[in-house]
Amino acid sequence: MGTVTDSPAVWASHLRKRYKRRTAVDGVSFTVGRGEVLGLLGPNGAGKTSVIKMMLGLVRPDAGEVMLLGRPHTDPRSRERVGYLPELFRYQPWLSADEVLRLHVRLAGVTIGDRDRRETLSLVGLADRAADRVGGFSKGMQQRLGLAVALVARPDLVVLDEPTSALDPLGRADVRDLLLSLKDRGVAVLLNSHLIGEVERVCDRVMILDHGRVAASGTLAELLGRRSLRLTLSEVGAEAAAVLSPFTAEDGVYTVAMPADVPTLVADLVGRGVRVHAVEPARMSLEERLLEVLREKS
Ligand SMILES: Nc1ncnc2c1ncn2[C@@H]1O[C@H](COP(=O)(O)OP(=O)(O)OP(=O)(O)O)[C@@H](O)[C@H]1O
Repeated sequence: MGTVTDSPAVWASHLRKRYKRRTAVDGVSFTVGRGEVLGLLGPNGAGKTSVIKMMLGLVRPDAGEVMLLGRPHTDPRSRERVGYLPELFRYQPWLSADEVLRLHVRLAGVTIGDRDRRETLSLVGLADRAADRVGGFSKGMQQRLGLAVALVARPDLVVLDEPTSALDPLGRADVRDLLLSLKDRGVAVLLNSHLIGEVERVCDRVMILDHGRVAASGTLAELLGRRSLRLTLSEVGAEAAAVLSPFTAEDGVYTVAMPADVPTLVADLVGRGVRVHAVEPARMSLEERLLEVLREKS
């Protein structure tokens, strides 16, 4: 039997939830390892937020089990080391940013000093707004404060439901860096985001939900397949085509499995009279894969 610290950050098994006659989540199982970033993708209404809420004990599952950081999620201690940024939230508009953090630190029952609170606000780009009332914050600033609330108690697991929906491009890039630094510190992250590029850049693994079920899941390499090489060529004779085999070609762009040695392949082609206009690595994007998975299922 493993100890609490070597168990995964999240272990969820066969979660199920119905709202009246509508099945929102239908047998979803997954794990998030320590220090791993799991991305949750799927169309509107797929059940992503429902999974998160059940996981955190905010909605009671009809069936299924969850362990958070080695403890059943029904045990209040399981949530002590969990930071959560909800999808829709509003803080007390009369409080300052620092007071909101203070309140959440008190609710979490942990001791976090003034310096740590200041550092957390500066981490999310709100250092100079600590004393300002939240009621006067823009949507993006509220979202940054939400992130600070999720991070202030130094959690081992962070659950972020659409953390960047209101952020400008610079803010999104900041959050990406923040997620990567959490990962470096061994913090596990569950990220629900419609921003596929963001998920592709920071996540170790991705779970795609559709109609309440897991439509696909795996590492990016597993989901996106092997990398390939795209060559824009002309004057490709039969001999050169044999060197490229097997390939797919469209309008002079040849796609082959990534060779062990790209310069040798290019030299070989040139030696056979081929004109090489461009050579670039290629892989299906996560967006293409997501659409493919959702179309297969519908
Ligand atoms: N409190 C509720 N009462 C009734 N139905 C609900 C409730 N919460 C969620 N649902 C339904 O459950 C399904 C899944 O909703 P959920 O919010 O989990 O989806 P989502 O994948 O997070 O969607 P989005 O990307 O739009 O945020 C939807 O059909 C939704 O209408």
